[in-house]
Amino acid sequence: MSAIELRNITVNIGSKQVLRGIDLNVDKGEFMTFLGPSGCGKTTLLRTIAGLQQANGGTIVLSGKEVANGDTAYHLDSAKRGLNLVFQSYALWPHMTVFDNVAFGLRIRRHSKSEIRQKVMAALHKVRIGELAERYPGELSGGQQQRVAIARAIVTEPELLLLDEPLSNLDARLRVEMRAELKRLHRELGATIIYVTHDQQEALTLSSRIAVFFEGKIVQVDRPQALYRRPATLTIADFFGSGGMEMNHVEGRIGLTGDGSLYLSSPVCSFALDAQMNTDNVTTKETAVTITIKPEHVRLQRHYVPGAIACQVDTVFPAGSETTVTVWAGGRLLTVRMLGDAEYEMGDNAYILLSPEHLNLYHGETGELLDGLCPCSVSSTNNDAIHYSNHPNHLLAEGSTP
Ligand SMILES: Nc1ncnc2c1ncn2[C@@H]1O[C@H](COP(=O)(O)OP(=O)(O)OP(=O)(O)O)[C@@H](O)[C@H]1O
Repeated sequence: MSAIELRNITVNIGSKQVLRGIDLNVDKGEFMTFLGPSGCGKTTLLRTIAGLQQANGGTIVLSGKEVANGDTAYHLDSAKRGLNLVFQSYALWPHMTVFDNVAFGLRIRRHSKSEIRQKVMAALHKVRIGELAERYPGELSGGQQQRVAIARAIVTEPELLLLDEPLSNLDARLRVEMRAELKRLHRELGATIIYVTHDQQEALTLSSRIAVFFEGKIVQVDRPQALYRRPATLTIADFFGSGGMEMNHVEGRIGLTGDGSLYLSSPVCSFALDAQMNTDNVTTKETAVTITIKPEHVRLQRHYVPGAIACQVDTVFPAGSETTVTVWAGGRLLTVRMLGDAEYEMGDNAYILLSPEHLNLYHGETGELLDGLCPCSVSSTNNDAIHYSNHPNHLLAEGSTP
């Protein structure tokens, strides 16, 4: 049974449709992250699951029980949904000690005094602040306050924990520390966690799966590595690349040679495509594509080897543990990232190697991943050719291309 089933959820706020038909299943015990740019509806969906926001359409089922139905205007009270929330602002009561802040939910549920003591101290130890029980929130650092907020959320042992950007008020060092803590907590608690963030690093580190949001819709749901390697659209790829410097784009065209074999040409290099395919439904029209490759998957080297592409170094950005280098290749500026120092200077002639398994091709008009093309090996016969073994016939099927 799924922990959460969302079917066609729509939410309007004022005249704006903030969520536009959300479908999602979250398995029991998953760490599911809602990731996307600011304003795309992540928090609204979290609040809708929590029961703090009413859905205008669709249904929410938690552990097999319907808790909201926008079509019949059914809405189960938030307190009866068996979940707890942690917000970005810690929302602690300043006049209560840490112990009392955490004990609050248990007192409302009328647990015995000894049970409350035992559960509160266990929760505080889980987030490693047992020694701070008698302090007031004003006497704690931001990181410690956030730990109190998490202890308060887990003390009632909810099946579902909803976390809305819980680390965004912490400094960089604390954030990394708290990420590790959250990962450990998730393992120990076994609860289902929904986590909202716009920080891709956080999402990739923590999640068992990530739901990517854009403009009120979920556009891809996948495991972190799969999402990172094969974003379903160019927009998602760019979001993961976080900015123009990060993700290399090269425009290209897929077409057919005179003998019916497929090729992909681009200003940087030409890719040969496997022609062992059924060409009956292939149009001879060319298809515009965008090739993406992440900077860490471009190798820069001094010497030519088969498959290498000549380039000239533009700028070197040393950053301690890694160095970013921009190079000109085929009239395009590409970004390369390498570990450690780079012994290059502006104007140096060099070569880049594009690791074929890390190239992704996107349809030039729709921006969708052409996932029938999985590059597999660099040709040894043609210096600039990369062969693809999978059959991309659906790419050029009649009617599917401009
Ligand atoms: N109470 C409200 N009144 C008016 N508009 C709202 C309200 N709450 C949310 N919105 C709008 O709904 C959209 C989605 O907001 P939401 O907070 O869900 O986005 P988000 O993805 O969580 O963004 P962020 O990462 O910035 O928190 C935004 O355009 C926002 O302006």
